[in-house]
Amino acid sequence: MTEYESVIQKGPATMAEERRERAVLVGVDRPGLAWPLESSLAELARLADTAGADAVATTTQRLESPNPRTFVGSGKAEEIAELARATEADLVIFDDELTPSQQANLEKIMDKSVKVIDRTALILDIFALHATSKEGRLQVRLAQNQYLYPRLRGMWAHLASNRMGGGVGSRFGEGESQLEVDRRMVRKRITSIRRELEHLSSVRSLQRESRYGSGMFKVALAGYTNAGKSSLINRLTGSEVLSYDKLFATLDSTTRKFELPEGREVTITDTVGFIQKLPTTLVEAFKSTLDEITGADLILHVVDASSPEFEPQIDAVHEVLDQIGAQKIPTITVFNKCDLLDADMFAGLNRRFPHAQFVSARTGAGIDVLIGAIAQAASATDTKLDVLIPYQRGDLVSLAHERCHIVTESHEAEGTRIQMLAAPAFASAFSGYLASDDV
Ligand SMILES: Nc1nc2c(ncn2[C@@H]2O[C@H](COP(=O)(O)OP(=O)(O)OP(=O)(O)O)[C@@H](O)[C@H]2O)c(=O)[nH]1
Ligand SMILES: [Mg+2]
Repeated sequence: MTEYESVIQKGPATMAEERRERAVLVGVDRPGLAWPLESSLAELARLADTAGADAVATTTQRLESPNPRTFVGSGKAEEIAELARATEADLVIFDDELTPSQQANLEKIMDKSVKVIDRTALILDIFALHATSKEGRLQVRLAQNQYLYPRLRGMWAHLASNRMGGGVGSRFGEGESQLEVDRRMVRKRITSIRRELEHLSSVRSLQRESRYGSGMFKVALAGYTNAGKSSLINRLTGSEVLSYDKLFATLDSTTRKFELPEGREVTITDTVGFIQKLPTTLVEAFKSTLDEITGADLILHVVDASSPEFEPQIDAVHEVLDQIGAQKIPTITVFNKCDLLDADMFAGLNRRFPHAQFVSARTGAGIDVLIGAIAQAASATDTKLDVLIPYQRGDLVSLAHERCHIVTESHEAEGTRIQMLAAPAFASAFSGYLASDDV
């Protein structure tokens, strides 16, 4: 196995299991940045921490546009190499995505023991660490291989110069042909992972249909990583989805049934969080997980109200929702962690976002009102029905109880008389038993 082969096989995930690494963070301040540089770097430090590296130094540069060779200016690159040496860093992490050649050029400038990675590689690393399901792991491997593919050449040049002290000899030629072989191999691997994922996703959508029946109202949680999506689904449904104070704690989606107070059941799905500068390879690779959001009838956009960056976070989430084609799905903005706000902040938010919900998954505050809002959304397209269901059609009575909102119910000689509100998908099931058209 070649050196980078082993990186693919083991996944960079081994990072956190071994000793913690030391990282120098690099940020570039450019005109018109949507996100304050300092908080973006603070987030990068949290990402590094989650992946198993401590930020030992941070350095920034103001640039009109990135340098095509080394991203930062060449003098700055030398300075970073010096900083990494002085702080005994193992890696340098750039807050923006580097092109393969920028990454390779930077690695040449750094000492040999220092790795250069970017935000995307770091996020891929965390995903690799946290993926548990077969589908999740395949999705991560797909994104890793797509990320790796254009970088193979840089890695070969790097390996060749390492082994031969920079000299170009016959073995470099071998490396070149080896590069072709490996490119083909990675391409083949990408194709086979894709095929496997397509299979899994079709199996999953079939299961979804048969488990819950089509037409059931589907709620999906979406939001910035660490906003409290998993905590909220736990609070709503009494389940125990893993939630903890790390970024991207959840990668696999979890669907739970949830009974509204009126008796109607809906499904609610927790899924992977978003982040600013979310790598497009990840969005593509996680398509089937994200389908849980695009297939929903209602999105609860969970926002960490206590984050100083909640506004750019909201924008970042909207961007991803647009990217995956979910922008038209009815959405309720849910400000979570309201227990951490003081009275003034709370009042200010309420004024600015009059249509939002304000909750605390931790204390339970506001949850009942939120449930009311979900119920209202679920019944928005309901039609009123008055039916008389013969006693031998117990299945229809169950359907009415589980999927519709019962207004009145009585037992008559010929059957069960129910007045109810039913979603269009279910109304047709009762068409043969209408007692009257008007309730
Ligand atoms: N104070 C407070 N903390 C909360 C609240 N809800 C969640 N948290 C904390 O916020 C952190 C993240 O919560 P999660 O539920 O894991 O967040 P998530 O959105 O599922 O995060 P990812 O799965 O990583 O995207 C955890 O430490 C929770 O305990 C809340 O209402 N109040
Ligand atoms: Mg979660």
